Parts: sequence; C-alpha cells; structure tokens
Amino acid sequence: MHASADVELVVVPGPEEAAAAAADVLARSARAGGSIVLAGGTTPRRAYELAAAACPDWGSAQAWFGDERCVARGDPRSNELLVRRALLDRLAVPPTVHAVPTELSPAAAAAAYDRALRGVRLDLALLGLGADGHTASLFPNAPSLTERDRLAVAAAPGLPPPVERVTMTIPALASAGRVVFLATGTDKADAARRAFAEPPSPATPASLVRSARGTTTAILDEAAAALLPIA
Ligand SMILES: O=C1O[C@H](COP(=O)(O)O)[C@@H](O)[C@H](O)[C@H]1O
Repeated sequence: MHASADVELVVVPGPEEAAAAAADVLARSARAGGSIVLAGGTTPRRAYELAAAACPDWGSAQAWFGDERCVARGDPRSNELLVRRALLDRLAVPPTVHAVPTELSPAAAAAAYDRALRGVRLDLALLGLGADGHTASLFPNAPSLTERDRLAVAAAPGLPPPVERVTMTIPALASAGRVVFLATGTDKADAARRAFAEPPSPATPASLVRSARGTTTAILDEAAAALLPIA
C-alpha cells in the first residue's frame, strides 16, 4: 500500500487481484448496510461478480449509480444492465436499487436523481477512471465540473458511446465516506498518474473527486500504476 498526497494507493499485480480488492470493499459495505454508489463501464464487472459471491445478502444496503447512459434499461450500453447482470441478479437478497429514470429526458432524469439523493448519506462510492481522466460521466473541462449545488446533472457524452448521460456531481461523490477508484490496464496509466499524482485539474476530472469526510483510495493493477511515482 502506498499514499500519494490525498489518495491511498493499493497496487496489485493484475486485474483479477484488483477486482478482488474492490469486491472486498463492496462486500464489507453491503454487509454493513451501506449506501453504495456503483460504477459503470466494463472494468468493475469482475468486482461485482466477486462481491456477489462473497456477500449474497445485500438486503440492508442501498445501491446507487454514479452515472448512467440515457438508453433503455435493457440496452447493452446501460450501466444498470451491467450492474444487474454482474451483481444484482446474482444476489440471494438484493439491495434497494435507486436506478436513474432513463425513461425521462436527461434533464428530467437528472433532476429526479438529484431529488432522490437529497438527505442521503452515501457510505461508499466505487468509481472508474477513463483513459481521458473522466470518472462517472464527469468529462474533461465539462460544465458539470463546476456544479456546486445539484447532486446529479445531465451531461454530454465525452467519449463513446455517444449518448447523453446523467452523472452524480463532484459534491455528491465527495460526500461519500469512502471513495474508491478502480482502474486496470496500460491504457489507464497516464490518466492514473494525472488523477492521483498531479495537482487537481479540470482536464482530469478524477483528480477533483476526493471524499470530503473520509478516505479516498485508488485500487490499481501494476499496469495502471506504471507511471505513478511510487517509492
Ligand atoms: O463511460 C463510463 O466510463 C467510466 C470508465 O469505464 P471503464 O470501463 O473504462 O472502467 C465508468 O466509470 C463510467 O461509469 C462509465 O459510464
């Protein structure tokens, strides 16, 4: 384990070990009845499978989505579909799931998610990291990065798939007691360096997301950590 200025770095040999480390964090929070923000994309799939096996009862937990693509619920680009297949459908007892209402317009869905999040104390936010430095659907230099009041906003796609997004904002994600990034592979190495070893910058949105009341951890495999100045 290593520490950069404000992020605890957990570097493990490969993607399977990274998934296991993230799954352990998820399972512990689920057992404790946490309010858990889940990442989309593809990287967390294995972590979700392992978390479901380690803790099949998420009955006292709440599941939220850090971001969602504005597509139908069964669309393969949907983050909810990934989470359902890899995690929720494998559980004996599912959590209460707070899905983004993608049947609404992006603005209306974001407003509804913002209302749903009001007064919620988030315990854990599991986040991904794009090769461009984005996290959730907070893309480089996007207007969403300066949002200070709303907890969820609509966002233009910064990368494929080219669909509108709904994303939790930095104040929402930073309110989580524990923020955990999960990134693997050489294509994430430069983004990981910028996010976890350089000064915060809107060019690298992940560098702007830190828990305001707890800890921030980055679980990286050796490939993703290759450009980090680790002693
Ligand atoms: O578009 C997205 O990308 C990020 C990163 O995904 P990954 O598959 O490269 O890890 C993800 O965290 C986010 O939820 C998703 O909507």
